[in-house]
This record gives sequence, structure tokens and C-alpha cells, in this order.
Amino acid sequence: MTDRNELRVAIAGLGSIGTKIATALDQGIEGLSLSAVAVRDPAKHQAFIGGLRRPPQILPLDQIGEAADIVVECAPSSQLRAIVEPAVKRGRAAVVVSVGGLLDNFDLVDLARANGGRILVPTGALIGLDAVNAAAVGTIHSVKMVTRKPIDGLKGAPFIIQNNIDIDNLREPLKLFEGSAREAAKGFPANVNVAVALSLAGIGPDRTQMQVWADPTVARNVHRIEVEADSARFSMGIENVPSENPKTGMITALSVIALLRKQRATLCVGT
Ligand SMILES: NC(=O)C1=CN([C@@H]2O[C@H](COP(=O)(O)OP(=O)(O)OC[C@H]3O[C@@H](n4cnc5c(N)ncnc54)[C@H](O)[C@@H]3O)[C@@H](O)[C@H]2O)C=CC1
Ligand SMILES: O=C([O-])CC(=O)C(=O)O
Repeated sequence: MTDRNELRVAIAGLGSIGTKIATALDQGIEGLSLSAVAVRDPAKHQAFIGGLRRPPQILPLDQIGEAADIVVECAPSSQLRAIVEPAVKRGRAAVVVSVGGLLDNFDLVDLARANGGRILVPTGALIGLDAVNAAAVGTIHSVKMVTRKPIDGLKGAPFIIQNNIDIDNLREPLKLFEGSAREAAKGFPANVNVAVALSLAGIGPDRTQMQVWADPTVARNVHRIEVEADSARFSMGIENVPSENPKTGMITALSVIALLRKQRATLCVGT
């Protein structure tokens, strides 16, 4: 039975990130319950869903907002609009992990505002968005980010295909891209969600500068960030262990779980 005071959470997409969030909710997060999931192929997920202590309903993407107070988007960015639009139209909160996809769908923020909905972007595979948020209350002069990924974490990126770049036989690091976070998100939609989250926390996708490197010498997704602001200068770095999806760091699902825990926690630490 669902406690009437519990916030109902629905998850769209049960891949690397979504299954971990579903498991955490099923095991118990204070004040929250898993009410529904949307999947592309229900048969594929039957065993996982059936194995949960309180199996959620399986609903079509556009209906999960009906069954939830918070919808967590964990699908490819091509599905972002189909998941977030119906949820925020109903005044629900949408947690967005495919944050790169938000840039081409930014009207969803206005839609959420008009209907009492919210869009929550977790720190995800990154670090330090609390400090960037705080610095942005003052004046940030520049934000620079350098991302290095193993070859497997970059395969199939549109920028690499369109420019016919052979990364399979690299022996040393190769700088693939230098430009704004907005352009990086177009070229590497499954690789630089982190840069878009950073840009939205700080000075926006056009002023946030980014480099992407294919690096056969690293086994982790490595991000280094330099921020220059009137209140502080700071450097941050994170080396993410890839999950079963080599493009996605393991910490991403944990970041969403941490965000969900804060929704009803009595003690909240960090902004
Ligand atoms: N914000 C961040 O820091 C990060 C964001 N990401 C992004 O998070 C998203 C999810 O990543 P992963 O879980 O690793 O991907 P994944 O590929 O492991 O899982 C995606 C799931 O969505 C499902 N799916 C596809 N179309 C669907 C549809 N129409 N309806 C329902 N489900 C559908 C797929 O079947 C798959 O199970 C990706 O867009 C990825 O780029 C990944 C890492 C970090
Ligand atoms: O931001 C992304 O798309 C994924 C990423 O870089 C990571 O997992 O380190």
C-alpha cells in the first residue's frame, strides 16, 4: 500500500541509470515510493520489474506524469520532450538527466513555470555545481571544462562520424573538439550532458568553454573544470568509473538518488 503522504516517483527508461534509481526507491528512500515506469520493451524488463518488492505500474511515456509527483527522465535525449512535456503540463516535477537535450527544448522551462511544474537537473556525473550556483549569484568571468574519455565512451558520437575521425587506432590523446558547451552538446549528445549542466548552473551554454579529448590512456571519464569569479577561483576534477554503459559514469545514478533523498529528508546538506 502506498502512504498517501509519500511522493510518488516514476522513471522513464530502465537502462544503466534508471534501473539503479528504481532499485534504490524500491529498497526505500524516506518519503518516496516508486509508482510507475515507462520502458520501450516491457518484455525485456519483466524480470527486473517483477523482482522488485513493490512492482510499479508500466505506463506509456506520456502517462507517467499522471501516476507520479516526480518523473525521472533516464532515456535517450531524443525522448526528453515526450517525457517532460506531459509531466510539467500537469504541474509535476521532472528530473532530467539527458540535460543536453534541454537546450533544444528550453520552452519546457516556460511550460513548467506556466503550469506550476519544475525541472530539476542533478549534478549527475559532475562535481561542484553547488559552488558554481553560488558563484553565479555574484559574477562569474569564465568557466572552462576539459573532458577526456576512453575510446569506448565516445564511439558513435555525431561529431566523430560527421568529421570522419578514426578514434579506434589512437595511441595518444587527440583533441576532438573545442568550443561552446552548446556546440559540444550537438556533437556529443550522449557524452557531454555534464557540460550543459555546468553551463546552466553558471554562465550559460554559449559562454561555457569546452574541450573534448579521445584518450586511449585513460580508463575513466575525466572532467576538469576551472571557474574564475569575483567571489572565488576554483578548480574541480572528477574521474568517473564507467557503468555498464561506457558513456555513463556510475556516479550519475547515485547523484539522482541523492537528489531524490533530499526531497523529503529532514537534514539536507549542500545546495
Ligand atoms: N546528466 C549526466 O550527468 C549524465 C546524463 N547521461 C544521460 O542519461 C541518459 C540515460 O543514460 P543511460 O541510463 O546510461 O542510458 P541507457 O542507454 O543505459 O538507458 C536508456 C534506456 O532508455 C530506454 N528507452 C529508449 N527509448 C525509450 C522510450 N521511448 N521509452 C522508454 N524507454 C526508452 C532504453 O531502452 C534504455 O533502457 C542518456 O541520455 C545519457 O546521455 C549519462 C551520463 C551522465
Ligand atoms: O555527461 C555525460 O554524458 C557522461 C559523462 O561525461 C560521464 O559519465 O562522466
